[in-house]
Amino acid sequence: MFFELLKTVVDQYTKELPFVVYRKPKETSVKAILQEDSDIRYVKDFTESGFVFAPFDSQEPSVLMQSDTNMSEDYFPQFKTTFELGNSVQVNQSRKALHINLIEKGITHIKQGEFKKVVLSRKVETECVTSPIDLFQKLLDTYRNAFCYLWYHPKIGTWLGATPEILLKTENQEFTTMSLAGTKKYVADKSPEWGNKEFEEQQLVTDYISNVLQNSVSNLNIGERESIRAGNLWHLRTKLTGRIEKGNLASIVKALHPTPAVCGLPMESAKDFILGNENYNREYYTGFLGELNIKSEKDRTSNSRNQENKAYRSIKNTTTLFVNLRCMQLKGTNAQIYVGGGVTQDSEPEKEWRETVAKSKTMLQVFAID
Ligand SMILES: C=C(O[C@H]1C=CC=C(C(=O)O)[C@@H]1O)C(=O)O
Repeated sequence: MFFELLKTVVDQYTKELPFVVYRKPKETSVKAILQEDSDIRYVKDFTESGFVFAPFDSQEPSVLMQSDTNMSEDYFPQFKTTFELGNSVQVNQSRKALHINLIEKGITHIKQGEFKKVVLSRKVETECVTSPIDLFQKLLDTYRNAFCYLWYHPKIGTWLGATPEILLKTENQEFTTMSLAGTKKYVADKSPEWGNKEFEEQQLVTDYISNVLQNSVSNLNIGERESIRAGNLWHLRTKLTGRIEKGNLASIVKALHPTPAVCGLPMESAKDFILGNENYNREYYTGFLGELNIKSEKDRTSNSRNQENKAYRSIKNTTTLFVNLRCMQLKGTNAQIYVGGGVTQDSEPEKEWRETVAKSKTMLQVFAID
């Protein structure tokens, strides 16, 4: 039962042992991976199987949790009354000024030709007395279309999130990725009205992804651009699909992380600007996380003329990685929520600030529900 799964996770947390509990978008199955010791294991070459937790800075290693104990239970989300948070959250004026300054500096560097786009972010700190497990359950109830998770390692920390962005999904050789960028607030019964700034910042991501993949994948297909809802926000999204060569996963992940949806363009100069100017360490925010090389059996029926109809089994290998957005880190009773947004030459600093406020509500919302 789901309750048993949560109880096992609580016991693991009390014993200060590593675990991750998560649910994929639109699924009911909640999975938990529990590690028996508190060692930190790292991904070496992406041929391993387990759950990856990778930082923004790809020079730093990706943590791998492997399944000493695997659990999976169905959970049917409950409808919760959510409250419109409005502008009830107090604005810290000095933090606002710091972020606006950072955005202005980013725009200046763009105008000087150093880069075309940079994603700039900040931390929102707030008190939180709700237990991580309760917060996780609220994420499951509130964000059914998101990848919801609670991840813990005693030597690293406690992270929670509900992300709308797939970094890479593979089933054997078939893959899907997406370009997700551009943000508008969700208003009931209204379609989002996109401007050139959003179209441009999202197109940069689509072009970048198709460029970096072009020579290493086959059958690359770029889908139609669409508007998708993520909680109280709208985004622009384009799906890209194709085929990758066997054994090529590590190089595809390396090519995709970080995309200009979380870093910028050109990647290196935008990343240098972020590391040198954001004034805090993103750690795992805008990194990626999820299942790596999970093997399962797949039943197939052969309809070949010369054979009888017979079922046979084949092994399916899947990887499902998400970008770590709309997330927070818990440190005792302190919650640190991470939010950012894409800055281009057309950005208006005040609007960019408001966008980060709107994004912070994805996490703040779960503190506000019963
Ligand atoms: C960097 C974040 O969002 C990215 C994903 C979607 C839309 C974005 C934007 O409109 O700027 C960002 O690229 C974040 O949520 O912290």
